Amino acid sequence: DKGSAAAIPINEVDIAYVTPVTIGTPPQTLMLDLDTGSSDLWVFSSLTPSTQVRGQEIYTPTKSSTSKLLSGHTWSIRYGDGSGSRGSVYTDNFTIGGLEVRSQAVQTALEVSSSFTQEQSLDGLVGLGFSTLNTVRPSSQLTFFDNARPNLDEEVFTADLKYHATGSYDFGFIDSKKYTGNITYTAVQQSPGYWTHSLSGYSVGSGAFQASQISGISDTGTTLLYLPTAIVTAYYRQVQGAQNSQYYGGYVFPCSSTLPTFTFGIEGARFTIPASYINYTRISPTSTTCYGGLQSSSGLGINIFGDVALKAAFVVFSGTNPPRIGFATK
Ligand SMILES: Cc1c(C=O)c(-c2nnc3c4c(C[n+]5cc6c(C)n(C)c(C)c6c(Cl)n5)n(C)c(C)c4cnn23)c(C)n1C
Repeated sequence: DKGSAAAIPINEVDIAYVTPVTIGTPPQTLMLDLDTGSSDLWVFSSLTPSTQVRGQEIYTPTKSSTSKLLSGHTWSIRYGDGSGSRGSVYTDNFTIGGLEVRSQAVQTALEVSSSFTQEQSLDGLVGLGFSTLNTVRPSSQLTFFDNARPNLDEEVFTADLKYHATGSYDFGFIDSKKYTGNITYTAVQQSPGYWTHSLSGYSVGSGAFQASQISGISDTGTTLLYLPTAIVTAYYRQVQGAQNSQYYGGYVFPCSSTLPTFTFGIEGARFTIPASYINYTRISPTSTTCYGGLQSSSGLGINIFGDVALKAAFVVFSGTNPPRIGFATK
């Protein structure tokens, strides 16, 4: 079995990517954010207070002949940006890109935080982290990938996220048309449940490659790239007028500044993030000050290889035993 679906940027700066999924019988289509940094599949639903719904598509379990309440089960999740949601649980048929999982746990929101209400183009998340992170209690539930895995031609899913364009997620196969050269794999540390691995080092612009093991998580649900302060200061030292702004909560610079590229290593392979990916966005529509796509991870307790890094590569999340992650140029 296999599936393939679009990864569509929700705004003009790729703040998040959504993928059409169908739930239930007859199928209800929602646009969900596939997130390798978490393991809950939750949706805006008919149970979400109408005051908290603003333009999102909702899943209505009572309209589906295949929905079943998972009675007595609840969930509650908090994300790295402080947003969160909680609710109850149904099982139902769930499809991504033609790949169907029967009785997938679908977590229906009874409450969502304001940042979710404000984002009308995002109807929920599909966690693709390891199922150990799932927050459903009293019994935790399996992710879509873990449920699909036994029927997949190959125990993998791939992410081909693109800069200011629609990319794709594939399940159960590796599409050789989507990358060039070889895929370089590296070991994944699956506890506590993230796709945790190391970079083999980095370089700024045309500078020398600095070999050093940098551990972090490949997280399709995080917008930016968060790395140790030493690396981030070395990068912005090359940017005229850059400063670490307390006010804006990160590195900003004049939008007219010339930015260097940023290269990261996976084992012996090298992946270069174009400067345009790091010139992330104006701090306000009319401002001439821009916010960087590379920010410091100090205070986070973890380095996060978010979309700014992942969209510079074709990424293979391999559920083999032991799990591993692969990167290829494209
Ligand atoms: C430790 C950490 C993060 C860990 O992951 C993180 C972060 N970075 N993007 C996202 C997230 C996203 C992607 N995302 C980011 C957005 C931002 C910054 N803004 C203004 C909007 C409207 C966003 C939307 Cl709709 N979507 N989503 C959907 C969720 C649930 C996220 C949770 N955290 N998150 C931040 C900012 N930090 C500090």
